[in-house]
Amino acid sequence: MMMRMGEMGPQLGSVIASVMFVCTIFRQYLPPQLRYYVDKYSHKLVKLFYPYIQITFDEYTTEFRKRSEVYSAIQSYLSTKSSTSARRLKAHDVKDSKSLVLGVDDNEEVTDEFQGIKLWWVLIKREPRQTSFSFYPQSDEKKHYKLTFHRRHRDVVTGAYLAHVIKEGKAITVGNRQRKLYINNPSRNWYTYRGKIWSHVVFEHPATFETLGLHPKKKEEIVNDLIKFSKGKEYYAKIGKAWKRGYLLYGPPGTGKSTMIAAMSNLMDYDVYDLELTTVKDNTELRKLLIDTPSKSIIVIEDIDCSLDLTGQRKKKKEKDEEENEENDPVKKKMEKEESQPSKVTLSGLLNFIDGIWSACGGERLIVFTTNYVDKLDPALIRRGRMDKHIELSYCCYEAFKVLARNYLDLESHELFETIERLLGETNMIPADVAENLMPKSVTENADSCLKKLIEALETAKEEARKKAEEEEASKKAEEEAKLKAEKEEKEKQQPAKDEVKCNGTSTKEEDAK
Ligand SMILES: Nc1ncnc2c1ncn2[C@@H]1O[C@H](COP(=O)(O)OP(=O)(O)OP(=O)(O)O)[C@@H](O)[C@H]1O
Ligand SMILES: [Mg+2]
Repeated sequence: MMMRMGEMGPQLGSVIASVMFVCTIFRQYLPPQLRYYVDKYSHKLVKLFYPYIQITFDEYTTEFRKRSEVYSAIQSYLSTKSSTSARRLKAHDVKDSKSLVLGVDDNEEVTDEFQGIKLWWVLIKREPRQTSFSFYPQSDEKKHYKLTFHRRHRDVVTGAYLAHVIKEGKAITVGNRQRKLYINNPSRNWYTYRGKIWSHVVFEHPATFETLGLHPKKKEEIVNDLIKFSKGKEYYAKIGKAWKRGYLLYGPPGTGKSTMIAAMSNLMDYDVYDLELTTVKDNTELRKLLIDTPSKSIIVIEDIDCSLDLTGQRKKKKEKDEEENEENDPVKKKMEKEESQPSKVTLSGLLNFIDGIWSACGGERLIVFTTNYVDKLDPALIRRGRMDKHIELSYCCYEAFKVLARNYLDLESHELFETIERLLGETNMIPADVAENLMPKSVTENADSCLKKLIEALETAKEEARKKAEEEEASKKAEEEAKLKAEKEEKEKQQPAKDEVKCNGTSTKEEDAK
């Protein structure tokens, strides 16, 4: 009997609620003295027959009418329960979610079990009483989840169970979440973007560590390092260090630095915050931007050598290109001019943030710097502890080529591999160029022709490198010869002068002798 009553818990509640409703109607016809006794005993009766507790969770918090995080977590948590137990489901697209979320339909009940305790969830929607015009339609509609359970489980439910629901729900939300690429807005546009200092787009870069053309040993080392970092919460807390890690990726253009950042984001499931330092006005703005980055994010500063020095060659080139394009547009020209105002971000400002207390807020952040010229960087920027790992991405080696051949042509081995191995040892080619040659350009192109194309390109590169070396050698020789010739001419010029001095000297001596 108890079992049956337990199972029909919330339904019993509706029956009792109806009885109470009838009592309330009758109550108003009773004299006041009697009303007191009716109230007292009806509550006792309800307590006796209805030993359940109900908790409600509103969709919007009363402060600032912000969507409640607890409500969202419950919604995600119940989406996994409801698809198996509820008969009426509702499909809806949750903000930032990559797939549709199945939820409980209004007033549909979902049962859950935790440590042998039975619980009932129901989503209750209250329609607005009167139709009113509003810019914010969701504010009129009130929704809440109602949780019902037996009162003897109060401690477990309010403690362990709710913590479990929120944790699970948040994990489901994170798993469903679409990753984003954030780009900082120049501060003069913050007003236009309604105070948003970062703009984002959905990040769907397909790069992974499997597809990255890199020596497998190096790849394994980096992947292990990243995984160790992601599991290092307790370790970092134990050693008293902020949970962050700095990577410096350096190497010539087209060697896969940006591709590796995308692979890192895909591996770790972190959002990418691409910080364009040249548009950051000063250190205060930099601080604002960094404080606004949450945990589980990768903060990227590309071409750090050019970012802190606005005379950097890339920036120069970009400006020149843009100037050519917008020559006749005065408005754009003005904006360009404003934009090209030198950033006042200083190296010390940047270092302060990397090392400073900010880095401990939220934790779990990767900071990645890239550069083509590692030697140009200030040693203060790349010292250990600041940039924990230095990764060199260089010309394509044979092992990296094998990864690319597997990706692009599904080839594990081929008779031409030997030739390619030899040529890669003899000449430098960036992975971007190797990849470009391996990519079939038409339906008629097969693996054989792609490999031959690569061999041809490698031979051309080798030939060009040889010619260049020869030319350099020749110009060096010519320079040396010219130098020698100039020295000789100088000597010859000085010779008659000396002779003259000598003659004069002799004549003087002669004169003296006389
Ligand atoms: N190691 C690599 N493995 C696979 N593809 C690569 C690799 N390196 C470069 N590529 C290919 O070349 C293109 C350019 O690479 P990427 O932008 O990562 O180079 P980068 O090192 O960031 O260059 P830059 O210094 O100019 O920013 C990418 O689209 C990618 O497909
Ligand atoms: Mg790049």
